[in-house]
Amino acid sequence: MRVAIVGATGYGGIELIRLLRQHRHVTEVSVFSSTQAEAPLTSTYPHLQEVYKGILQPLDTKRLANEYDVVFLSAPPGVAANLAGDLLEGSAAIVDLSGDLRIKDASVYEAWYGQEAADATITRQAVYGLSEWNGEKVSKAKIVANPGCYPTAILLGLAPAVKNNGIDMKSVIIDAKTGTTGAGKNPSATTHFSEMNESMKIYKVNEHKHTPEIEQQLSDWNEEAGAVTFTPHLVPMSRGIMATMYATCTSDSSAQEWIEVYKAAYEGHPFVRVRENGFPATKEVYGSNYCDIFLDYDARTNRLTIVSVIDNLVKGAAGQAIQNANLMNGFEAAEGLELFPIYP
Ligand SMILES: NC(=O)C1=CN([C@@H]2O[C@H](COP(=O)(O)OP(=O)(O)OC[C@H]3O[C@@H](n4cnc5c(N)ncnc54)[C@H](OP(=O)(O)O)[C@@H]3O)[C@@H](O)[C@H]2O)C=CC1
Ligand SMILES: CC(=O)N[C@@H](CCC(=O)OP(=O)(O)O)C(=O)O
Repeated sequence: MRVAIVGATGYGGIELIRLLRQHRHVTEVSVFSSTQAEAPLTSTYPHLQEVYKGILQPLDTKRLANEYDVVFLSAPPGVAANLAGDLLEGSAAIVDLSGDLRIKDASVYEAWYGQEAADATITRQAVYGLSEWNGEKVSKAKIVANPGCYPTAILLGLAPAVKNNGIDMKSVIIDAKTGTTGAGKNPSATTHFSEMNESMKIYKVNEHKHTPEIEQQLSDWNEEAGAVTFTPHLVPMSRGIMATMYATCTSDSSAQEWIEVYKAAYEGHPFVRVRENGFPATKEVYGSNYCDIFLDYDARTNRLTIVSVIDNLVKGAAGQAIQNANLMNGFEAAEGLELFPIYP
């Protein structure tokens, strides 16, 4: 499989390169840059010396569309919206890591992203790549919208309860924490060391762009779904997302019954591990494509507390993108992704 990465100098791109190195069917990984064409990738990432010798190439949609089997777009929102139309004319499968192709309603995208939406003919074709729940469509797709990092953790954590009609959809509250790599490679006033170290920040309350993505998928699964409260926080770690979801149950239940529901839902899906007991920590999935989930039921309040953790750069970005590309190319979902978490 010949692979091209647009945005290879970014965090999503460099994680794609790390993971694709383990992939037995990848014969070539070419890297593309909008600002550093002709430079070796090692000028940005010296840790790749002797490991990866690729030279950054200028963006050329004709070449991307026709010379590769898979093109990963790992660039800021707006780039896929611009490139996807031309790319779709070629033979390559396309996986976009940005939010450009996830939201089906253009006016919703424009309201939350504050920029023009991709052409509807493109978003209509794009399959939402939460492959544990959408694998069949992904395997037939020409273009996949890789889910956002928060939505990946949140939707995998909520799905069995939501699809089971086991919770009151109006009661769902999502509280999530992320590390700073979620904001990409460029430092900012909120993410630089002295701002983040020994601190914790709540941000984009009731206005985070992942809110409509979460709501869109929940509505597909359950007709009672509506608006959700989703509150993100930035915590002083590089990688990792912990999403904690609270929901009122529609009937009396027990933690054990719920765990059985979750285990059944994710049977045969190697990257979602429903814990037997004990809530997971982000470090327990660090550097891996796993999403670990555990929950508890409080009989006093009749509420579920569900916790889901991922590595935002792996299951939340590059790992999930490769999982989708695998399905699109008829490979095992886990090809190239069977990495242990780095622990401690
Ligand atoms: N970081 C994360 O945890 C996650 C990120 N994402 C999404 O993945 C995408 C990449 O994120 P991330 O790697 O963190 O971001 P970074 O900011 O680290 O990297 C983005 C890369 O995009 C390239 N780029 C910028 N402008 C353009 C352009 N006009 N055309 C082509 N390429 C461009 C840049 O490379 P160059 O200048 O060399 O072209 C840059 O290195 C984003 O859409 C992000 O929202 C999704 C899930 C999780
Ligand atoms: C810390 C931080 O800023 N995180 C980012 C993560 C979003 C992201 O990566 O965007 P997509 O997954 O939609 O492409 C944020 O909250 O906006």
